[in-house]
Amino acid sequence: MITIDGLTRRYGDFTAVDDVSFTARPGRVTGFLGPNGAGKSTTMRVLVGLTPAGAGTATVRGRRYADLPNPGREVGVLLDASAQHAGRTGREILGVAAHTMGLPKRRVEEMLELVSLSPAESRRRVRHYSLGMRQRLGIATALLGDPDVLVLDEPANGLDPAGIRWMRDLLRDFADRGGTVLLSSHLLHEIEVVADDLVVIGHGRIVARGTKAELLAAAGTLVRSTARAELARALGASGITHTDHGPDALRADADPGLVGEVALAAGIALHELRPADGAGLEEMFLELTADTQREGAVA
Ligand SMILES: Nc1ncnc2c1ncn2[C@@H]1O[C@H](COP(=O)(O)OP(=O)(O)OP(=O)(O)O)[C@@H](O)[C@H]1O
Repeated sequence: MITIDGLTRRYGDFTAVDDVSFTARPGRVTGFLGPNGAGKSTTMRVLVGLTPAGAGTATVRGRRYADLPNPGREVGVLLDASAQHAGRTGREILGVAAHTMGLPKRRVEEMLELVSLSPAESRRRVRHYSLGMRQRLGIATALLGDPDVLVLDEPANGLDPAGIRWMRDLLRDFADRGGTVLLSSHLLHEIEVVADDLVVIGHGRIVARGTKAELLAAAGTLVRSTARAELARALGASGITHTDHGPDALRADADPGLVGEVALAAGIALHELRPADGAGLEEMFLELTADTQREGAVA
């Protein structure tokens, strides 16, 4: 269990993380979503003791990371895959980490196999690794100590589609075996597929949090019709709020059955009618962060 409670972190006058509270629970993948500069990395850095909190706390099973006797055995961390020592080979990096954690050498081989780094690749210096290979090495390092909590900042960065699928399966399996996963990303579709719980942050503040099912249920109904203007009027007359979704569709704040009935009563043909969750977390994410993202923001 990860608990972030009233966490605030300022840099001078600028508040990067502002009174943030959430939990990441065992057996669940918690997706930490937000636009660039929202405060995800800062929150994670405080959690793993790389930067101090200004106020509030960030703990793993009730203890601060700095107070864990052998943190690598309890919390696997991947924050910046490019921060690994470029002059060492992947195998050396894992070997040093295994030694520090008091783990047997065979654990290194097991991890290399798990993340599909070949023997030849593992003997290459990290400066010659692709970004995807660095991510795989970072995951191997995070899993080395067999922790039951994972803290991963944008782990899908640089992975190809097969690598993204591999990562998703690995995290799912880790959580299904009772592990806690906190995963940050701005790759919304990736998070939508893998996360059970979501925490959305914008400008350092939490703007939404809950289970994925709860947050998607709030997304309403996607309805497509060539008579969009008439449909909008009919929905409005029935007291159903709605927003435009592309040239011939609307997202209505009501369930599909009710939207269908309103359309039928108004004699409007529908070309599509379905829960808006297929329209994706993206719409929700953009709505929730509309006043906190850079594009179109008024300075
Ligand atoms: N050491 C620092 N000094 C000053 N400002 C900082 C420092 N670290 C982070 N910030 C600022 O805090 C804000 C939050 O940054 P953070 O890296 O946590 O965002 P993020 O959500 O992880 O973004 P991204 O998705 O782009 O990685 C940004 O405006 C950033 O410039």
